[in-house]
Amino acid sequence: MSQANLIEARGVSKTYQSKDGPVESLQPLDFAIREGEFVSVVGPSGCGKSTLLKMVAGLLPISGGSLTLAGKPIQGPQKDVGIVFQSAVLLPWRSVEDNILLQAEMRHLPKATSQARARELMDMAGLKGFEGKYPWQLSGGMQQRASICRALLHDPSVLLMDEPFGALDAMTREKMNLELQRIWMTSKKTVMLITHSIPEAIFLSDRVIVMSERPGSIAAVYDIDLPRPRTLDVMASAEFGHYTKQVRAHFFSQGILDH
Ligand SMILES: Nc1ncnc2c1ncn2[C@@H]1O[C@H](COP(=O)(O)OP(=O)(O)OP(=O)(O)O)[C@@H](O)[C@H]1O
Repeated sequence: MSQANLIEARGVSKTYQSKDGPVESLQPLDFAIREGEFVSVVGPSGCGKSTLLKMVAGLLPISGGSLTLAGKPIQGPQKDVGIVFQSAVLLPWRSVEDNILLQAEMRHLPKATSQARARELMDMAGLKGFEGKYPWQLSGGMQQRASICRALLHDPSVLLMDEPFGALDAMTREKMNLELQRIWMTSKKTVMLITHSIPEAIFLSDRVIVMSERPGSIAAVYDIDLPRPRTLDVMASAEFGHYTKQVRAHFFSQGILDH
């Protein structure tokens, strides 16, 4: 892991203007994500996690402070970013490969090199042999893997993921956590993952940012010092249990979880 900060937020705040007046979504936040780091954000529903991710992607303007990517202010949609949402959002009439290539079409990238890159990514994500299948012929986990390939097609430095496995069953989700760790370790991207799952955040991350209720602020940041590659067995370890307890304690104290 290199030491340079790739994403830097200094006093970043967000207030939405709604017809009922301003809605304060995020209080001024400070954080930085280093190049190659895997950082998760957990917090109660409505605390502003998706808002934060959209601001990093440049899909939403910030209301105050400064937010930079590789030292440049984030203004408008960012080229060097790939996004994965909760739903895979694949077009049913296009094959898996053509869905992944959509990214290249939107960005007017050369076809031959994009196709070669799509094949490489599909190999990496375990989709070899499914290039010509349609999304409805794939399991939910495979569809999400295809959407991860699409997000990585243009080789962005940053992968932003908003609750990407939230719609999957528990076993598929654990499998996808292993897959994502493998993809991250191979691709060496900087990842910001929004999740509702505390174990998922701890399992995958170098650091976990814990947010408090709306208007969101950063309640704590934990360094997860578990060796990699991590196997699912690590979740049964005392260290993992300790991290889980520490993160959960924030939600007990906010009255979001009951003891
Ligand atoms: N376009 C909007 N206009 C007004 N308020 C909004 C808008 N979008 C989001 N909000 C408010 O901002 C707050 C943060 O929303 P956001 O979706 O970022 O939260 P979240 O932490 O991602 O929630 P969840 O975990 O439930 O997905 C919420 O209270 C929401 O009602």
